[in-house]
Amino acid sequence: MSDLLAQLNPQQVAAVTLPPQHALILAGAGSGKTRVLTTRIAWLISTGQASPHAVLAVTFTNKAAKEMLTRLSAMLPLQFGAARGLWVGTFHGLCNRMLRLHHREAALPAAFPILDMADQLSAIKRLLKNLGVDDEKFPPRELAYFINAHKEQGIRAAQAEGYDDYTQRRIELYAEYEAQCQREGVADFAELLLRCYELLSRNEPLRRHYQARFCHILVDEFQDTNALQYRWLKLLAGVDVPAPGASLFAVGDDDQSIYAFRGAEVGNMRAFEREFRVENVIRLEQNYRSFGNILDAANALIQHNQARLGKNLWTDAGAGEPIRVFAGFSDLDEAHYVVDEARALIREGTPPRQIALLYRSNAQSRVLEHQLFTAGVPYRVHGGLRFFDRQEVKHALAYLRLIVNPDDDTAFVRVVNFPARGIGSRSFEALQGAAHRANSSLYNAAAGLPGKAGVAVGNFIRLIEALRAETQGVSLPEVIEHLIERSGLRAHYLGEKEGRERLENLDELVSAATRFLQEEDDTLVNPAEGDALSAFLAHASLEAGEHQAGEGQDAVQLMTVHAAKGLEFDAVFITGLEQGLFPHENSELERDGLEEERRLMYVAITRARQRLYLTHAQTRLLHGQTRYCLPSRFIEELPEALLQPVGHAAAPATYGNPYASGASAGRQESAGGAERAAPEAPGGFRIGQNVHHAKFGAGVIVSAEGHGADARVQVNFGKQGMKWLALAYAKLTAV
Ligand SMILES: Nc1ncnc2c1ncn2[C@@H]1O[C@H](COP(=O)(O)OP(=O)(O)OP(=O)(O)O)[C@@H](O)[C@H]1O
Ligand SMILES: [Mg+2]
Repeated sequence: MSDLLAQLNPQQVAAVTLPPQHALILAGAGSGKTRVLTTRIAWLISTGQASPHAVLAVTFTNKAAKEMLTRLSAMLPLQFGAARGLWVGTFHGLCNRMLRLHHREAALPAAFPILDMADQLSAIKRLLKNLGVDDEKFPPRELAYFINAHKEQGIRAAQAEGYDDYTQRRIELYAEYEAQCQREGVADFAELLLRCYELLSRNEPLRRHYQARFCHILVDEFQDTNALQYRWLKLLAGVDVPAPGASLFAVGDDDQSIYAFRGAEVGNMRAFEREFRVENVIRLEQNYRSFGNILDAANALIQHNQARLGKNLWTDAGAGEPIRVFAGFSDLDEAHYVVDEARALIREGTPPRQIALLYRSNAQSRVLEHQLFTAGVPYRVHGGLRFFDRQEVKHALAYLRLIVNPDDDTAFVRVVNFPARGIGSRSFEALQGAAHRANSSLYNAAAGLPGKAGVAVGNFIRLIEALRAETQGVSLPEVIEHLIERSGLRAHYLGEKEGRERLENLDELVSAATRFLQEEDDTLVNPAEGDALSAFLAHASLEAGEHQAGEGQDAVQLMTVHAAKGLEFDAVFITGLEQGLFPHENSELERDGLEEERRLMYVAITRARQRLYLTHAQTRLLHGQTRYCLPSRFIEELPEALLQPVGHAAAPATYGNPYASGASAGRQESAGGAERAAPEAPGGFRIGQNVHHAKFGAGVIVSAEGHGADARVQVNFGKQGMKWLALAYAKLTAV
């Protein structure tokens, strides 16, 4: 046990060994919050103060939960069964687990499927169609947002209020959607939390059971909990209904609150202190992650925010290297530089997985990916299209879902005619009509369907029945393998031109199931909690794209800044640091928005251990348009002494005034209109400059990359089209 504490500083030890009371650890990035939380669990268990059974720990991602379990297994002596019995997971994961255990009390079928975002959208589209509602007037995406936002506030349709006709109508649709989900026995993400919350608040014996069981509730990244999550914690910790023993240990950093756009409330930290009468607020100020320059930059940046609880970080690691700033002519040029540097780092011995390329929006990854691919550098994109979101994988999962729950209309619609089995839209409409009239699921309505439609749909039903019968008592990976054959998916993709990769993904699904069973076995879930099949389906819906096929390979990591929260890397590149991109243009109008972007930048900077690169480009092709960009104001907010410009000197690295005044840039302008930014192209040319070429005639420079002998410019020659020209060869003259 003393081993556990030996490596911690006095404040950390104090936090780990606090008596069981509500406590808040308020501390900056890299100060060891997550480490303290994990160590506290190990300490509670190994000193006999708590059994693993009595611990509930909430992490922000599934990946973090797994890491925590792995660490705990290493910290705890074997007699504690390698952390068995512990409940560690995300809010969604834990609620899902509770709902499955008590599905009857929660009015859900035993194997209720979880609708992910895409499923939810298609369920809403189906609803609107059935009700004959114009989806131009009520766009499904907006409706989904409306519904989820209400659920996240804990508001059911019956309690929702609307003061105008349009909102009233949306509330009615919300109610219809609730009814449809209930009929089909499915739950969307937000429903998991709300349903679990309602279950606990309604069912007193159950609530008392869990309140008595979980004496220790520990929450990481507390600053990002939303209103309903906070209420859920309050229920479990028995704050409204006093329950002896339950103590909540929350760790967080107000400066890293980055989910306000999804309803997270930093205010929960203050509410927590007040409502739980927290007497122990511990601050950790020593940072163990980053070198001084990186930390100074983070501290300087965040000081521009007004709304802070206030704290500072220091390190005794020394200043380290300066922060490198690179200005690219174009996004391509930026990507070139980033990939070249990453390769150099790898050559010098940095493991690829210790290099992270971060960006503000997913769309920015494409050009980086392209460069990495061309250079033959292994890379992994996190949070892109999740493995479980790929078309072929979703098809296979839909068959699985129908085996488990035939009333799952979303799954039914997805595969009733995939692979094609002659069920045309007319047959399908007849079926939908019948289901609507009988108020039943599509599957049930299929039996009574007459004519040709009846035959075709009947065959499909028989296929599902057969699959169900044939997979009784068969292991999960074998079930999947069998259905891939039997459903015709394999044959279908074999015949498709680009089907090979899809088949590989289907095979990977079988492996994923095998791995899933192993992991379940290794960690925590006890088999009584439901059959493997529905547990796997839940896993597929909840898994937030944190792992991908080929996970074992050492690769450079690409992700959004949001996805990087809580992680650390030896070298970090923050790319696309341009006004309008980061800070994002939507945020510029309000102070709160800008402050949230700044916290996001703070998160990004503090991911780096040894080396930090800030990169931006003067032009960027995004969503099909060339943008002329100014460097992000966040670069200017950093002390110049910490920065070192790198790369081509030709780029005017003026981290000066234009953006300090809050000017919004990154606008889409015509080439000729980009007067203020006037980014420079190599060879004395400017972007936006009129030029003449002997063969193509008059043109305008729209983009540039490379330098010296490699410098190239892209010129719009009007009718002659766009051309990339090497300046060393093309005889361009300025006009
Ligand atoms: N006392 C210590 N001695 C040595 N290393 C430490 C100590 N405390 C924490 N660390 C290391 O510092 C790094 C950051 O710790 P950790 O991830 O727990 O910080 P955090 O506060 O959770 O950061 P974030 O806010 O980014 O989530 C980790 O590599 C951790 O192992
Ligand atoms: Mg952490």
